Amino acid sequence: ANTGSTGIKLAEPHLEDVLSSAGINVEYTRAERNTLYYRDQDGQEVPVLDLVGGFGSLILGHNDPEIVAHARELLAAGTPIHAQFSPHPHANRVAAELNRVIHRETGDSEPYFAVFANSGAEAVEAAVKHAELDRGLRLAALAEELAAHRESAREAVAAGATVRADAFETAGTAPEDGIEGLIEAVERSNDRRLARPPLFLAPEGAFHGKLMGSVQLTHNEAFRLPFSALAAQTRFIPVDQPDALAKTVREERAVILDLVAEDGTVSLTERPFPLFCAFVLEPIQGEGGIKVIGEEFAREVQRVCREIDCPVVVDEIQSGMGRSGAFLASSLIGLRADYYTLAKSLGGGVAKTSVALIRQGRYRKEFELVHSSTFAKDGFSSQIALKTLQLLEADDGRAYRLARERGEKLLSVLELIRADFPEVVKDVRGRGLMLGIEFHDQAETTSPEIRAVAEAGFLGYVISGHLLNEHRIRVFPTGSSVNTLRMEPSIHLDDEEIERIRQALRAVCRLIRDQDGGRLVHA
Ligand SMILES: Cc1ncc(COP(=O)(O)O)c(C/N=C/c2cc(O)cc(-c3ccccn3)n2)c1O
Repeated sequence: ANTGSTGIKLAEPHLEDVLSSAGINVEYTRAERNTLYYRDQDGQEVPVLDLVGGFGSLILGHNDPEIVAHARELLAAGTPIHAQFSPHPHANRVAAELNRVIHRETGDSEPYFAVFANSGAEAVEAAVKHAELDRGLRLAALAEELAAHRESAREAVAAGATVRADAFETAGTAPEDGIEGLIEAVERSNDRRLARPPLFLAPEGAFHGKLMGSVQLTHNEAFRLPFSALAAQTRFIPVDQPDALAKTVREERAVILDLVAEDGTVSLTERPFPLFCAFVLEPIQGEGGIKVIGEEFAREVQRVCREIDCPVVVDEIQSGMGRSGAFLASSLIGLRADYYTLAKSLGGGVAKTSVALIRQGRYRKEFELVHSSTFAKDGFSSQIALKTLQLLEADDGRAYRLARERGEKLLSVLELIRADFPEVVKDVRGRGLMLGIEFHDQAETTSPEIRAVAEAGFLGYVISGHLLNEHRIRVFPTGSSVNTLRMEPSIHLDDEEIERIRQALRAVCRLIRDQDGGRLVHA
């Protein structure tokens, strides 16, 4: 147990209490494929069907035998795990394999450079840090160009050019201040404009991690608002309103003043400057409640971001690595990325690694000299990632076909359950093995027990607790859509497991339909 000498629990004890209250605080002792095991009071192993799947980290299941065998070989061979500042052949091979797969799926051929990290949020941090470095360098180049224009205007006036009257007005100065006063006013105004902190763009429902920068890209207010003072802010775009993005961009439009001398006249024009650092989105939202981003929204994001020269970061940390039925879920909706982020299953369920992939046309080599992490691209995780990619790519992508076929089978079972219990199940959603079943809110139910947990936003966790304790199936609601149970099993999901899920969910739906709060809440 996690208690110190004082017997007090010291590792996030409150969370444990919350999990206990929902009856889901079970200590597991062994794991393989889609099964977690715990020991009952007689010490007997009890198998649990795990649909949480490490929140998407286990596309190959728990402790895949080939991954575990490879890990043993690496450790037995004394492979260098921490050999920083030396050529990292394995990380290069992972990057090369990721490029090969991405090029095959997207049809593009532009290289993506890899910046490795250790967790999903860290890969997002690396991606947005790089995007900000890139934005800063573009701003510096623009400022240099405008300074040259102001110098040309000064020379033009010295050579007799005239300044348009409205130039003084726009710059907030008077003609009697002359060209020098005008230049000074323009420089002051531009300094103010360039000092504006960057903005991010993301869809409503976004989840991109919980670190200082990434948490501001996460829509959930409980996770984000307490820390808003720490990082650049995001404008969250409704996904179901096609013109919402263009409207937000118009509202936040940022311009800079350009003093231009042309044909004996000096005039002041406005130039757009890159205020938006990046648009970050998941092709299938996980935390937001398993929401598949549509092709129309994806096209609008690409169109607007191209217009304002804002890079698109496609976060495939949960939806990637084959889970959607393709390596990249974004490739199924024609969403092209300037940056990709990958994590979770990249570590094969055994190692921790993540990566930000940056399109060559956006890549700034300076970033390599100012960003690093002790454990990033370590020799162990890189070789496990390579093995994971090889297993996913084997037999011409059999893993992706399995994800699609097994996912479609499970989704069809969920849809039949929704059809049989329309007053209990509100929606089923997802793609491949990233699925969600959303329950109607039961705040109006006649059962006092069910009404109480529903009003507390706890219905999802109570259903999870019931499924675990009555049916030995482990599943959790998504953080921001608390009535949506997320299912993310491995590609090894078999028909027997799907039948178990069907039986268990039907049993739960009957209890809810029959308002049997006693059995649902207290079992
Ligand atoms: C798209 C996307 N981008 C960045 C991240 C951040 O990755 P890390 O967690 O590795 O930092 C995630 C990681 N997802 C974490 C997650 C996803 C999820 O669906 C549930 C929970 C979670 C975790 C603990 C308790 C309850 N829920 N956590 C993600 O899904």
